[in-house]
Amino acid sequence: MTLIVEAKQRLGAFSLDAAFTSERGVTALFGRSGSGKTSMIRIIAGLAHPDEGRVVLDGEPLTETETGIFVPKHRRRFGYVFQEARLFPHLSIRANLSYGRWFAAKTEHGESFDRIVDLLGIETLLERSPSKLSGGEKQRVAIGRALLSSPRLLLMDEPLAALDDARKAEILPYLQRLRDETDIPIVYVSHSIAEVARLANQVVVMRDGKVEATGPAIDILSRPSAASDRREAGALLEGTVESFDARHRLSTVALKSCRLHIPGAALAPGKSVRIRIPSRDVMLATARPEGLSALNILEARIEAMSSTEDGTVEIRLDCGGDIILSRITTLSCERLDLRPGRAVFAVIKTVALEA
Ligand SMILES: Nc1ncnc2c1ncn2[C@@H]1O[C@H](COP(=O)(O)OP(=O)(O)OP(=O)(O)O)[C@@H](O)[C@H]1O
Repeated sequence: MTLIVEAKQRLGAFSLDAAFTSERGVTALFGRSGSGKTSMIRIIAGLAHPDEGRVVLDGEPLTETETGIFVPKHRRRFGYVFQEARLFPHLSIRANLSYGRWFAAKTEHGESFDRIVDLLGIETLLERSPSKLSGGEKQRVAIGRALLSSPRLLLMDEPLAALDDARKAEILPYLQRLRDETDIPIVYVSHSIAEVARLANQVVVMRDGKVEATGPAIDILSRPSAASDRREAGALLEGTVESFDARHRLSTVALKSCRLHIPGAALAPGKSVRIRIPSRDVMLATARPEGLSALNILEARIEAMSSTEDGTVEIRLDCGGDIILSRITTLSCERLDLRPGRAVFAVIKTVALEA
């Protein structure tokens, strides 16, 4: 699958001038409110005409201003999931799901009803009416309905934004299964770095209507500039589960050259995982600290430092090939005499497992 999007559009005082190419899996359009994500999705969906540009899926132009090609929305065969589930209130969940299938081209061999119901864990909901479902359950049904229309591409615009944290956490594993167990490419709009870190293969960072950066999620999200809110900045790393200590409920994950101990759920050895380490949760020491409760203390070398206007310093640390970020105050930085090239110990307070 290759999706090419190039779009210029003037919307009142706002001007969109953005382009990206996506190859597979989940491509996240990420950026703060008003950066132009929804405007891009509307152009991809065929809900809006760009002033100039094109949308090409697997070589087929769907929008091409130069030649005047514009395939209408209902003929693009895309699935849509929005913030609100928009289910038909008078139909059962089963009927809501079948409605999606009814729209699929009859000749198309789509995913089977049972497989999608199983994938999204909605079998017990089938005979209920939408009013009896939680927000998270409704959203799972909306995703199921979109999948049953045999889409060539799934467009998801902030599908979790209306849910509380518990409901978000409930849905994220299903979205991961969707990414890993179906071949349907997904364009996913979000302003949440945690969501993007968990789901995206590729990230397109938007700012003021333009693409600020694009590339693999691991590279893009580990840049201090990726987070619009500095409190969210951190490193995203990929590793493999080495072992699980059942007595202490601790998994050991091997990165390029270091190991991290992560508390929580049992993880199968050999499994690939993503890990996020927020930079505000990484402290630095010039000598190996002792008598500390932190489980993860890594030897590191300072690679780069940049001061921020709020009196803190973002420090990029090389831990034997694994890059971790730390944010400390300018005062601590001066007291410890930190500078690029210096060897330090990184004390990691929290490690969030993203997959
Ligand atoms: N039809 C329109 N006319 C004028 N301005 C518009 C129109 N549509 C969008 N805009 C403006 O374009 C900008 C980008 O909007 P857009 O919805 O694409 O951003 P977004 O990144 O999706 O934001 P959010 O995360 O808040 O949904 C905003 O400043 C918005 O006010």
